[in-house]
Amino acid sequence: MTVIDVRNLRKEYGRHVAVDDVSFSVEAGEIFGILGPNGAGKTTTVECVEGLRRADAGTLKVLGLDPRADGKRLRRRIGIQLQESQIPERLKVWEALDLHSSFYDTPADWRRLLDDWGLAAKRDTPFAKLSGGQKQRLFIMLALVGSPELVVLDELTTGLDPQARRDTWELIERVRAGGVTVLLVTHFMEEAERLCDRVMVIDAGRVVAVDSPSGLISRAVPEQRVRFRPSAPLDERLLTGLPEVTRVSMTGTRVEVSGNGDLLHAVTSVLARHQIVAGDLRVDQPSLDDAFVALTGSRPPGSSGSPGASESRSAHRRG
Ligand SMILES: Nc1ncnc2c1ncn2[C@@H]1O[C@H](COP(=O)(O)OP(=O)(O)OP(=O)(O)O)[C@@H](O)[C@H]1O
Repeated sequence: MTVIDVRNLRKEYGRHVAVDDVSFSVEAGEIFGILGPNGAGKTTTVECVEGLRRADAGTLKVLGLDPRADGKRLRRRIGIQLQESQIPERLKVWEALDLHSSFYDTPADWRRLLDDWGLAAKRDTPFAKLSGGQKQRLFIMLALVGSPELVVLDELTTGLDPQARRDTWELIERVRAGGVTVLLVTHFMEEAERLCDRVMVIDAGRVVAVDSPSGLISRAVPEQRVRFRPSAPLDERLLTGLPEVTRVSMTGTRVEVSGNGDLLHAVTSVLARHQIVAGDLRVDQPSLDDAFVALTGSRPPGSSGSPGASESRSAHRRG
């Protein structure tokens, strides 16, 4: 079932075109990510989906409703993550949940949510006294308190330390496991790669690509590299003859093979056939960061800025 269907969405602020001809659809049960550089139009897009902003052109169907005409009805069926500034500092956790559940016809039992999300001990704590991770937990609970079919999370983990961010990913996976579709705006490539079934990359208001994280990577940065030290002299032609291989370079005892497809398997199979062991074997696989750079020409806003194929994702093996 299609939960979100957006066709040719356009939104202008004065003479500035923030979103230009954006089309995408999200299926029930998906975690769908929107990635893009600062100012790309991500928030504008999700606010049009939520019916909080009025699209200038295009057609939108969310849970079968038109957000422009049926915004109110729609917002009873979707969970929208609040921003920190929208919760009064002195409001206690239980008060925030109780207040928000009163907005819905068939709210979830917020006492159960408190138990389920491990915040029961903080029930009487004012919002301002919660840690960053506890606040994120509360934001998710507030988005879930109306028993929504779709949850929209816009940069939920921005400002969190890496551990709290990882903890929040588990919570988002739990939301989906509960049968809720998730629309996620994020700056973090690792987050998109770990959580999203599909990702839409937008740049300057336009869709650059929509695919699974691995599909984006292989489409945008198809080349991989395999490096090793062969246990015996190696005839370069054994490798250059493989269809997966695009380039081979040999420096001293070190061999570097570039290519695509199932490169590692192709290289190790040919070595095994010639009784050569690949010592110090290293595989550099491109990451979603690399794909983002290739697709948009800019570094992801949440990235650490390391250039080239991601070392952190390299597989290290000794043979
Ligand atoms: N209310 C507004 N009035 C005028 N311009 C706006 C308004 N809201 C957003 N914009 C502009 O529209 C463009 C898209 O903004 P939007 O917030 O949708 O981008 P974004 O991808 O969510 O950015 P970020 O990653 O920085 O949050 C930006 O150039 C922004 O400055």
